[in-house]
Amino acid sequence: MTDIAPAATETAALAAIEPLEDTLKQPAVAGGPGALPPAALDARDVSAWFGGHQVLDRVTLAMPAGRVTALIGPSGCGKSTFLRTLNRMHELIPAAALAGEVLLDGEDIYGAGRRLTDARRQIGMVFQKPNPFPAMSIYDNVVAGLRLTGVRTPRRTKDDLVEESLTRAGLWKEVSSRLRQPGGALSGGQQQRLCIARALAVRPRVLLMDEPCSALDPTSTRRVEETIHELASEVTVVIVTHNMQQAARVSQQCAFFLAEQGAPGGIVEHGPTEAVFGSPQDERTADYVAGRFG
Ligand SMILES: Nc1ncnc2c1ncn2[C@@H]1O[C@H](COP(=O)(O)OP(=O)(O)OP(=O)(O)O)[C@@H](O)[C@H]1O
Repeated sequence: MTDIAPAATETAALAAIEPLEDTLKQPAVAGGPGALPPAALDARDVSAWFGGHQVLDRVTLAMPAGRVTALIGPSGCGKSTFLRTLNRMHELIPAAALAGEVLLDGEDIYGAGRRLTDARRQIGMVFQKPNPFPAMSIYDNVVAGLRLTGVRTPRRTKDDLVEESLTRAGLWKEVSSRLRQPGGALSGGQQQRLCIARALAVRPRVLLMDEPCSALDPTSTRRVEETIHELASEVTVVIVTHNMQQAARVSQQCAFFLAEQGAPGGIVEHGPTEAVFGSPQDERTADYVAGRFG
């Protein structure tokens, strides 16, 4: 992932967890009381620029509801940029521009009258480096959105939300007896699952993950991968990873990105993960998944 200004990342993280009040009023379905079912994301002809530098050229990709889609490809081919276009984070970067559409269950998140916060609420994001609020308690990290908006919420609702979110993130059993301890006191892998819980607390319909395990040891990586498995039927997941084995383990569908000779990035091949890894149609995909470049 190419770093963007920390302030922008933080603003986005906070924006993603802000509008909780409406979310809590939504009707109950799978994924906890108040959650809506996972949504399909459809990117259509998405192009992206940083100033005069075009980094994506007309990328089209359907990311089915309730499935895990992995984005793979060599460094600099635009995977993270593409991910950021999916919840309107790209536009936080100065001089960034975009063309194309991103449909969330058929509605363009960039459409006239669509609010940035709507997209962020429904499409959460987990970053490469775990970024809990380190001095804040585990409990308060999960309900950070409520605190930020100043919404007065009954204690019981908050307690339920914390338990539900930590359970879905696979962390509840490990932290249920120490919810008042600071988030920063957890291990790296636990911190990443805390960030997943924080993202889940606003009950998103899609969860974007940008190399969520790259800062973690193998055991923590396994645990986060299990969490992704457990979440998959409740929330649509789109994950950027450099780890081919991880892409094969966690995803049902896969897209291979490439930017050739200074050209903007695009998708060379996509489809069921088994097919992309087992019988790639394009030679460049075959070379990449076999580790011959990148
Ligand atoms: N904030 C930014 N400002 C200017 N250019 C950027 C910015 N972020 C990314 N880029 C450029 O956009 C291109 C795509 O970068 P991006 O981070 O999306 O690729 P990536 O495939 O995710 O790479 P990696 O696998 O290394 O994370 C690169 O040329 C990069 O230098």
